[in-house]
Amino acid sequence: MKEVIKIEGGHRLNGTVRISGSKNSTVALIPACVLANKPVTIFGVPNISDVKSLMVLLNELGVYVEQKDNETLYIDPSNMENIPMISGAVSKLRASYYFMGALLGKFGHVQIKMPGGCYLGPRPIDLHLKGFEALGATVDYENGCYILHADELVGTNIFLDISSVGATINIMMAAVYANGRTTIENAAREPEIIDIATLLNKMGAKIHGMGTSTIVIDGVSNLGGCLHEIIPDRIEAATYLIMAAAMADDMVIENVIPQHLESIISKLKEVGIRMEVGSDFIRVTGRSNTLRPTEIQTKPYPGFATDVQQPFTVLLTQAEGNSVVTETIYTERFKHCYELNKMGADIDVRVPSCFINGKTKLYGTSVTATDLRCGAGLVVAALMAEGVTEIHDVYHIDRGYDNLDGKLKKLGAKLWREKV
Ligand SMILES: CC(=O)N[C@H]1[C@@H](OP(=O)(O)OP(=O)(O)OC[C@H]2O[C@@H](n3ccc(=O)[nH]c3=O)[C@H](O)[C@@H]2O)O[C@H](CO)[C@@H](O)[C@@H]1O
Ligand SMILES: C=C(OP(=O)(O)O)C(=O)O
Repeated sequence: MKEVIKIEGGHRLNGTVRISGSKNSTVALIPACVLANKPVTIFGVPNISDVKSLMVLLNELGVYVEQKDNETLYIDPSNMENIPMISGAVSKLRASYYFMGALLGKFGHVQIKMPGGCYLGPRPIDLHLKGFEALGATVDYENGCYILHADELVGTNIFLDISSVGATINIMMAAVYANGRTTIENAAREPEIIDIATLLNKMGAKIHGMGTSTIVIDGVSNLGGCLHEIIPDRIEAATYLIMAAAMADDMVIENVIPQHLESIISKLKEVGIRMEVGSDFIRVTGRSNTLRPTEIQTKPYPGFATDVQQPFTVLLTQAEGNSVVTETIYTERFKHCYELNKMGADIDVRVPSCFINGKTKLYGTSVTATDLRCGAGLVVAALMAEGVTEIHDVYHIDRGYDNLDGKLKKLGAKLWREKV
């Protein structure tokens, strides 16, 4: 049975919220663990459905997984089997594609279905596949499955046409056991990439340059176990910052790395949000009387993250004047705008931009989370709206927000779930 979230808008938010471990790190760290030949323990694992789907996939591969406590996963891949990954769990999330790099790196062979994840327009994986081919793998596609094979992977120079997060991580994972040196040029620089490379290095890999656009991987012959703490989720943190900007008098967002949020903090200040940035927390203390409109262009890190675009658009419906948001990563990532217009917003979508005519009052109605961050944006809108908003397809939101309901209730929001 499906669930809806119902939110009664208008309640002020105050207090402290603790940010969980990064979804986009976790979903790559878990597949990366299978490269080890000994147990790995990861701390700060968020309680989200993407992690549950990955645990199903690990079990199917014969990897021993134990949930030590709410946030700790013990993963022992010592006795795993390289079976075809064709179950339904593969298509529940985007990140199942990280098993391509991990299994190709470890066994020289992988058979896997197409990944799932949010539909944000076409999301090709050509750069991942070109990278695997450059390392010496053959790529075939049969009956809806990719079949990658290599008798030997050999280090080489790979230039990514686009600095893709997924391709950078996947190629890094395939290359850790390759013979010789692999260099990835125009690599993505997202903090999650540093997190994955850090885990791999703790396991015994030799990776340098992560966090820059040139990553160098010197192949090794064995990877052991390790302990690893996941970085805080900068997208979850940004979502709560936007909620605070919308509805808080005094709210503290703790367990954050403020450097990861610079583009967001700077935009929030520009539109008039008052905040104090600490070493591992950000405190929002209200806003100027009038919220200012702005222009945003999404960009790869350290630019303004596409994953924050949708919730930020919602805030801009409350700015006095016209804002323009341009998507340079996923040009079709605007489905939230049509849902927001049902709530009273005035947004004109002309791909690759949306034009937000503010300020408009928002009213509770029935809307649909068409994807994860659309869902997050609708939650922000519902918190501000007059009356009750009913958000459908909340499974998208549950892919990426740990204990959203509990965290919001603690801050003073009024929300509940109902079966439909
Ligand atoms: C699980 C995860 O970490 N997901 C994140 C990851 O997705 P993901 O890793 O899928 O995103 P990429 O960085 O790969 O995509 C960036 C751009 O490159 C294009 N592209 C990508 C690969 C490829 O082979 N060919 C190609 O053309 C994509 O269509 C997109 O336009 O980074 C995105 C961009 O920050 C985020 O929105 C997602 O939340
Ligand atoms: C697009 C996202 O996730 P995924 O790549 O897992 O679909 C996201 O986290 O906003």
